[in-house]
Amino acid sequence: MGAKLNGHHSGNSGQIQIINEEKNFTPHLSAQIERWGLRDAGFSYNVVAVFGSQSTGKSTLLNRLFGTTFDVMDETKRQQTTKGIWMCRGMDMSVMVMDVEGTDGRERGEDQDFERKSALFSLASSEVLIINLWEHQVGLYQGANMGLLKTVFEVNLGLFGKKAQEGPQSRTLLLFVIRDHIGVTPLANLQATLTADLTRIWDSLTKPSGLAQAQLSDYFDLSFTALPHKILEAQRFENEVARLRERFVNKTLQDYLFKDVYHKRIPADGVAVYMENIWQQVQNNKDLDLPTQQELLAQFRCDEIASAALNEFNTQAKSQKRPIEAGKVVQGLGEMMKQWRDEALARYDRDASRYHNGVYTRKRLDLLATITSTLSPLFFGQLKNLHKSCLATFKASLQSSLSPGGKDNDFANAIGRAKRECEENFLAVAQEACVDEKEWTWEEELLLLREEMGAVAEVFRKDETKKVVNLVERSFKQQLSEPVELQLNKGSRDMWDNLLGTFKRLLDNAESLYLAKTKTFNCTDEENSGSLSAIRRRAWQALRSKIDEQTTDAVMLSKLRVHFEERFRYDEQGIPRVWKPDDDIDGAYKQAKEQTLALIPLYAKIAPHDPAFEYTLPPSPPSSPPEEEIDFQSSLTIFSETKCLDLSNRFRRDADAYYVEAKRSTVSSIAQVPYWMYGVMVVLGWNEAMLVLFNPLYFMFAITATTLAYLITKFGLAGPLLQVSKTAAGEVQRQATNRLRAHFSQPVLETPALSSPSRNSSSGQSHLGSDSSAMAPKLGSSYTKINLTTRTNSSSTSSAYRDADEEFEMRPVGAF
Ligand SMILES: Nc1nc2c(ncn2[C@@H]2O[C@H](COP(=O)(O)OP(=O)(O)OP(=O)(O)O)[C@@H](O)[C@H]2O)c(=O)[nH]1
Repeated sequence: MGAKLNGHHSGNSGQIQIINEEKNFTPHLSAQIERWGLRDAGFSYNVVAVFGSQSTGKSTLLNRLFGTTFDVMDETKRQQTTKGIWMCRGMDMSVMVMDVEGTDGRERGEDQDFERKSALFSLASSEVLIINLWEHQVGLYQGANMGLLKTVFEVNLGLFGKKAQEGPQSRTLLLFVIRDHIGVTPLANLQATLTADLTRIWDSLTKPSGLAQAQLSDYFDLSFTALPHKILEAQRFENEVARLRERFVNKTLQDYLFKDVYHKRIPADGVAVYMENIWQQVQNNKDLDLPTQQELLAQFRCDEIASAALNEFNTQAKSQKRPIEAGKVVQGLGEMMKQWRDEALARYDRDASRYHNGVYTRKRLDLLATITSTLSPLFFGQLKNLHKSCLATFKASLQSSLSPGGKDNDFANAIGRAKRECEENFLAVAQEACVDEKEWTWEEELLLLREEMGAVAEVFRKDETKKVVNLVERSFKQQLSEPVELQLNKGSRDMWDNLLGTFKRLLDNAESLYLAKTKTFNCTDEENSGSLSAIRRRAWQALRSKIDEQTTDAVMLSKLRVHFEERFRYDEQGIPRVWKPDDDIDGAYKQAKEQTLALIPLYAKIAPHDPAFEYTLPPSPPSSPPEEEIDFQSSLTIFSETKCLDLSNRFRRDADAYYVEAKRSTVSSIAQVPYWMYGVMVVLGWNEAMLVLFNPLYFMFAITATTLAYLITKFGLAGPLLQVSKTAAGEVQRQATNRLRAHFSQPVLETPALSSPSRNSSSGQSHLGSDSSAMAPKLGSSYTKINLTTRTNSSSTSSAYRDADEEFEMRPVGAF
């Protein structure tokens, strides 16, 4: 006997006590089957059990037939060997062999309970039931286990009754092995006796309703064989055993014993659970409903198999869960999901398909549903991430296409291409990931994506439209600037006609430019009319602000002054006037002033003389924001009446200053040398002039001085010479001052000189000085007046100063 495991014994050569003396089922059968290498055998295995009285050589027979290692009774002790039920794998055979405790064993006395239960258990799980009996037991009710057989038949009706009606699947082979057959009574006679006994027992059974006509042969096949005496006819015994063994092994034999029809259709990996369940039912004296048991087993095993398949599947699916939750688009997700799903199903199919078909199919559907529900978040997560990534790509693509130097500046083309690329990408990835086409759908996500792309395109279109409007506005402003300045500087009567004419022309150009640039934008009429209205409004505002810029107080006064000056200070030929005492300054002043003042009402309002040039800003469409509305009528007024009055007053003051200046210039032109003075000069200077003319020395001197003066003037040396002489004089004066200081600061040791150093008087010297005379009245433009004063000292004691003022008026550059 081998090791004991949880009250169960494990044999030396792989035998296991599946039910012990305490009638408990072993928990190690499953592991043992795995060790035997039969777990994955599917249906390719057989189960055989032996029944018979105690010590009738059952173990000996099994060991010889199947190469098992069941313990055999020691001849000297004659003691029961097999307790409970043992199981062993046949050597080199996929057979599970059960050695059942002998019936009518003296150890158990009259306890028939175990016999009944073990018979039930063996019948429920074995294909072939070997009934082992001595030849001399044939014909004896107890000795041939006929009592036990009656029990077997009874329980069989309960177990397989219904099934037998459906078909031959649950048949069991009863193999009678008659031991120590001497040969006096031929096997055929023994067989007939046994068959008659069995039929009698069967007939005596109280059958359940509906099975009254059931025959023994409906449930059992009977087979008989006899073995010679093991000791007396040892060789023949061995030969017959070998022949019997052959019937268990060789499938080609006519009388092959493990026919498929006897198989209980329990997959090998479920045998342990099945047997345990059967035993529990038997133990608890519950009705043993084998079909239910098989279904329960199928449920249990299918669940186990599905759970194992699901575990592996979950591990695989988990690997992609995190990246998808992190917002990534997993490339080849569909392929991976398919592979995980198919592997899990294949694994389930491989192990579970042998079980009850209904259960297997139902559980497969459950498994598939679980797999799908696990994959579903991955798929929908992938779709969401794909949606986001496609939208981002769409935006980026549009941005790069529409940027300066981008692939496509044509808006419609850019949008069309970006949309197409985006949808193609979405479809490719979504279809790849859609493993379950019945349950999953990506169409809704695509619709959402399309909607969002539309919204993005709309934003881009609006931006682009705004850009075009701004571009048109800029171009309009540039073109408008110069004509406005020109017309407003002119101040002519048809100033507004010309200005509005130009404005309308430029506005028409701007509108055409806008329409041309937005041709491919697919803007609605409403949008276009909104944009055009904005362009008109902005154009008007641009005109108005340009006019404002050109009519500020300072600019306006300047314009008025220029206008006035042109009429007052210049004559009809444009030559500056030099006022003479007899000129009609007052008349000219009045006329120029009135003409200039008449300009103010002209500038005060945008009002063309020709009504054809009138312009009215069309009303904005209702969609335009109300805050952008402008009051067109009031925008036509440039100056209010108060403003006009103010400008008039300010201009009048300036004009008055001009008038005063004109008057003053008349006075200064009067202040000149009287003509009689020239006569006096000629009379008084006659002698000196003659002296110079008739003295060769003086004459030469005069010619030399004149030539020098000419050269100095010609080459512009007057300035430098004056500067040199000034510096030299300054140096001489400084030296002299220093000497004098040095002289007077020392103690006087010598007699002071009688004569003081002669001093150069300023007589005979001439110096030039410049002075700035009073400036002309500041009138916005400055005038410089330079007075060149020459002072001459004559040799006479009386000095006369003659001032001659020459005025040079310079007109500043760009004053007008
Ligand atoms: N006469 C005879 N004796 C046999 C034969 N086969 C076995 N024996 C002997 O019968 C005795 C019992 O053999 P086992 O094989 O232990 O019998 P068993 O039915 O398994 O006994 P339990 O397990 O105790 O019920 C042994 O001493 C065997 O040598 C046979 O064919 N003829």
